[in-house]
Amino acid sequence: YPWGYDSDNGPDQWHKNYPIAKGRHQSPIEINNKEVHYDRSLLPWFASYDPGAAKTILNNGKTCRIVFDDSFDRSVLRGGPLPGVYRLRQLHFHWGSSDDHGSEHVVNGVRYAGELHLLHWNPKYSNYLDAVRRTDGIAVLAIFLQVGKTPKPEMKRILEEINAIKTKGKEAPFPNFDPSILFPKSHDYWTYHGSFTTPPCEECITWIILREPIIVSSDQMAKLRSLSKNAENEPDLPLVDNWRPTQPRYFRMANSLFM
Ligand SMILES: NS(=O)(=O)c1ccc(Cc2ccc([N+](=O)[O-])cc2)cc1
Ligand SMILES: [Zn+2]
Repeated sequence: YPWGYDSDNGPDQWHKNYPIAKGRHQSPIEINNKEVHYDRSLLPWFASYDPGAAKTILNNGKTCRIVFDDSFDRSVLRGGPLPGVYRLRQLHFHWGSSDDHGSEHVVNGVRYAGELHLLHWNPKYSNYLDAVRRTDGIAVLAIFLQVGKTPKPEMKRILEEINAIKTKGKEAPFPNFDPSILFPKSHDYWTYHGSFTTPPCEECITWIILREPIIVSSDQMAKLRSLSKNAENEPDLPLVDNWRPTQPRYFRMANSLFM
């Protein structure tokens, strides 16, 4: 029975099929300013994305995902805590059923309305599936979505495409898109070693979490919530609350210095 976010297949049950879900480096976690330690060896991070790498946008019943051509070092993330370049493979979102929750990471008790994840893999491994089995295999850049009055116009294009991928399995072309236009002004970040926040929950992720959220409008969040997790010919089930609660933290956070 496939995993999901409902009471019978949700985060508390995942460990039954994915025992690592009870591991010691699980994500997301709570980030508390008083518990981070400044790591002066951390460097600024840089994204060099080729807009031509963007391919399609799809609803997989769990999130809205945009996939990119990762057959060579075409769109890469580097610097920060990373030992080399990592290839952009996909981006996706997590969101709530209302504006007061939906993010996965929580900052000083604050839950944001949503969280954007840009997933990159380490090309020193032969492919993505090999990378997910390595502790330095994957890097996810996480950006909080905060509801406000002056939304980021760059989000518009993604949300306009939502109508074309309303139900599970629907996909649409999504060409010429450079996701770095979604980035906030500040590149300040926290970083720690963790896991996928969904099954298979592999502990292969270097998380880079931006301190500054991007602003979206309440209508834009409502647009995300208009996605359905069912297929076209099934009863309508809203795709909302696709976030994992924070997990036990057995280790310290590292923070970056101001850029
Ligand atoms: N939310 S998140 O931690 O950024 C995340 C990113 C990607 C995926 C999808 C995924 C797809 C496949 C595998 N895998 O084969 O091990 C692992 C993860 C799941 C979850
Ligand atoms: Zn995610």
